[in-house]
Amino acid sequence: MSLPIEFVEKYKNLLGEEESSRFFTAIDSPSKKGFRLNPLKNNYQDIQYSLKEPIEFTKDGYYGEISGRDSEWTGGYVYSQDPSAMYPAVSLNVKPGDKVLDLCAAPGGKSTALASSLDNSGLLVANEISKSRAKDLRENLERWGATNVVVTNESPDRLSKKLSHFFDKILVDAPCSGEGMFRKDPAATQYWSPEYVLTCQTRQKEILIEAMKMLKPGGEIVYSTCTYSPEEDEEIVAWLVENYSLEIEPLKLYPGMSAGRPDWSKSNMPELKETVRLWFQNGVGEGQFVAHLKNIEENQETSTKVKKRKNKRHKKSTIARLNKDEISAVAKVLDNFALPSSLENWQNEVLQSNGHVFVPALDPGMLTELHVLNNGVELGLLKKKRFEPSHQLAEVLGQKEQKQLINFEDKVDYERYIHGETIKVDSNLRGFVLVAYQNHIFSFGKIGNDQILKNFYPKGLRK
Ligand SMILES: C[S@@+](CC[C@H](N)C(=O)[O-])C[C@H]1O[C@@H](n2cnc3c(N)ncnc32)[C@H](O)[C@@H]1O
Repeated sequence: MSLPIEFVEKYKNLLGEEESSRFFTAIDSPSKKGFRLNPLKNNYQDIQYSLKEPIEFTKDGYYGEISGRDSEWTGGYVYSQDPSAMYPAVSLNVKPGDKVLDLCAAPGGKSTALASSLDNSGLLVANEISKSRAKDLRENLERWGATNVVVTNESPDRLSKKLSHFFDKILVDAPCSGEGMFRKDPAATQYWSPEYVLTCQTRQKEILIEAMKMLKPGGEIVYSTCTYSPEEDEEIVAWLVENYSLEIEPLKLYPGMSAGRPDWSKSNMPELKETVRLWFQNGVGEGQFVAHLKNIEENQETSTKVKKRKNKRHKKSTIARLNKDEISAVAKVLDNFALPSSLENWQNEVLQSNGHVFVPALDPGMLTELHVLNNGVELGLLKKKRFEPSHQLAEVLGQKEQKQLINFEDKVDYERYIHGETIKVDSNLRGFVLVAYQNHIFSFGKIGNDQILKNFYPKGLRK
């Protein structure tokens, strides 16, 4: 691979002759592929891919390659992810009930992992600044089928104005110079220059300043990049410790991981060795840097602005409760399916906005003026007195064993369905049904008396 000369010189200096030679050889060797399973789904290990090579530091990560055409993927059972990139979400140590923010979240590799750890309890706000990437993030999280996720398309500063000192745990998987991606994506070398590294550093600080405004006293933050440059890694962590009441929490070093390098930061802060580097040449996956920090401030003033604004804005919004008839129209469809326990009380929580019926993960009054792509679970659309369930609900219902289900036996039927075709079925079921292949639920469909399964797989997702 052709690498920028200044890059080669820099890493020869930092790593020394022998290690840099291993590093440059590894850049020219094949990438390692990995995927993660989704423990939220029913019988989630029932998949066609081999689970013989688990990734040691993860709960549900494996080496191997998956295909985006398979029902494992359309049904949200698997997510393709670089093995090294699995460590940041693991490092945040999320527990059910936590309020978690993934500030730079698209396409959602780490958000899906955080949602798995939350197990439908607590909250995940997955934010992405780019509009097109936020759309991918929403789709990936939709497939994952968690019930407690908010997806926003915002800049960190707009988000921090609304959600001041709100989160227990924050992941900042920052945009970076991407040196750790050179092997997988050689085109990334074209953007690299020493100046670009410093531009990234400035942006990382700007993002972290906003992240810190959203962290609760006692909260935890994981900062990660997919670059090796000390300016964006150890230097940034040293800057955080120098400017905030943060302490570095030691991360465990698993085989193939290396300690951070205090000597590569101007501060020479010894605790930097508790951060983690994953190098190409050490065999886990692509390049990654991870640091885990804890806010040791005890009594930070928490903002009350959110609460004050809540009621005022709520009145103006188009969000409303459902009347009795509307609730029964929704219940008529939902009663045919087994709901995950987090949705069992949907009737008490459900709201609608322009006919879109949803069970919010977070009070919509807290999110006014933000670009919200998803808040909790969209159950479906009320059309006069009829109710049409949403695609997201199908993915959520994949958490449970279902009876109102068409499970294709023939792969050809599955392929035709994700292409958008209707299918003739031999079934006594009528009305809305879930559609699966190899028991991986991936869509709704609707059967009429003619036994034709009408296609409800969203047009934008068809293949
Ligand atoms: C390393 S990627 C995130 C990968 C993601 N966490 C995952 O695991 O799938 C960094 C993200 O930060 C976003 N980004 C770029 N500039 C930003 C900024 N100024 N503030 C916040 N996010 C930014 C990029 O659009 C990109 O999606």
